[in-house]
Order: sequence, then C-alpha cells, then structure tokens
Amino acid sequence: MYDAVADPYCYPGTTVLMNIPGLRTQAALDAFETASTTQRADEPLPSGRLSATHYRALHHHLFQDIYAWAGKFRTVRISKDGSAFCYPENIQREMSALFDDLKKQRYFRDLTADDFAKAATTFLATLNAIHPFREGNGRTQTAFLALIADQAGHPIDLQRLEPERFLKAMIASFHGDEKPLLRQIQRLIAP
Ligand SMILES: Nc1ncnc2c1ncn2[C@@H]1O[C@H](COP(=O)(O)OP(=O)(O)OP(=O)(O)O)[C@@H](O)[C@H]1O
Repeated sequence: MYDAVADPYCYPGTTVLMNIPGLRTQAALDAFETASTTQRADEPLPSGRLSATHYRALHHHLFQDIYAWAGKFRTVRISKDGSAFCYPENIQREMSALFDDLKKQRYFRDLTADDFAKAATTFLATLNAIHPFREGNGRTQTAFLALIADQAGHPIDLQRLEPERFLKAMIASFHGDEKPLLRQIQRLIAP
C-alpha cells in the first residue's frame, strides 16, 4: 500500500487499485494478485536483452491479468512510509541510465560471486529508488535479479529469500546503507 492521495489509479474514494477482474476490496485484490503472479512467474519469462524494455515486458508478463497498465511506467508520484520514489517525469531517463550502465558493465558477467553480489546490490537499490511501476515493483525486481544472476553464472535461489529481512534491507538501501542488502543477496547466491 502506497501513501497516495486522490490517486487516478484507484476506484474513487478508495485506495484499491482499479483492476481487470473488477475486485473492490484490498483483500480480494491481494489474493488474486498473489495467485495470478505466482502462476505467471512459473511460466517461461519473456526473453530479452536485459534492457529497460525487457524489464517492462517482465512486469507486463507478471501483472497482465490484473492491471491494464501492466508493463507501463507510472504517471503519479508515490512514496512508502516516507520514502519518496522517483518523480514520474524522470522515470524514463533514470531507467535508461540504469540499464545503459548495466550494459556497460556487461551485465555483471565474468565477476566473482562476491563482486557480482556487490554490483547487483547497487543495481537493485537504484531500481527500487526509481520504483517505475504503480505496483508490482518488488516482484519484478526479484524476478529480474534472478535473470541477471543466472546469466552472470551466479544463480540465486529465491526460495531462500526471507521477506522481512529482505524488506528491511531494501529500506536501509533507500536510506543509503547497502550493507544489509548485500548480505541478503550474498545468501541467495548458491554456494
Ligand atoms: N519504505 C520503503 N522504502 C523503500 N523501499 C521500500 C519501502 N517499503 C517497501 N519497499 C520496497 O518496495 C518494493 C515493493 O514495491 P511494490 O509494492 O510496488 O511491489 P510488489 O511486488 O507489489 O510488492 P511486494 O514486493 O511486497 O510483493 C520492495 O522491493 C520493497 O523492498
């Protein structure tokens, strides 16, 4: 849930995001989201070049059954518990810069496991600070992390992700301390 006021993405007078099945309560939407994104995540993920466009395709794949805007960058300002994410007018530019840098760093290939973890940590922290979508950023982040980890030769096991610790680490990274997130990513990398 985001701290948003008079949000055009929501049913009027509510904080429930307008959705394809037309669910009007947060509980029903949450249940539907969990079921459908879990199912979509088990399907082959869209192939691509690990670009910002690929990232959008991944979000579209996971959220296509739920939101008409799946795969599209948000048009409103959002924050979570006081963390204000990138303003919508800067998202395209910041995403291009981040993914251009990923390409320049050769998608973190040919790195030791430790250097890969460090690079992936900074990447993920920046991606989270941008928060390009109105909803579904977390699930797209971890799915993309698994893709780059596979391709860099340091596969990660998302089953080992501890949601509460990972969330705390992501929040710390937002406030400039990437160490807890580095530790979380290190423990996801298969030994
Ligand atoms: N206060 C905060 N400051 C910075 N980042 C946060 C904060 N709260 C949550 N996050 C991060 O935001 C992401 C979740 O974003 P969002 O809710 O759009 O995604 P989701 O996929 O719908 O949710 P979830 O990851 O909880 O399933 C996660 O990476 C989480 O760590």
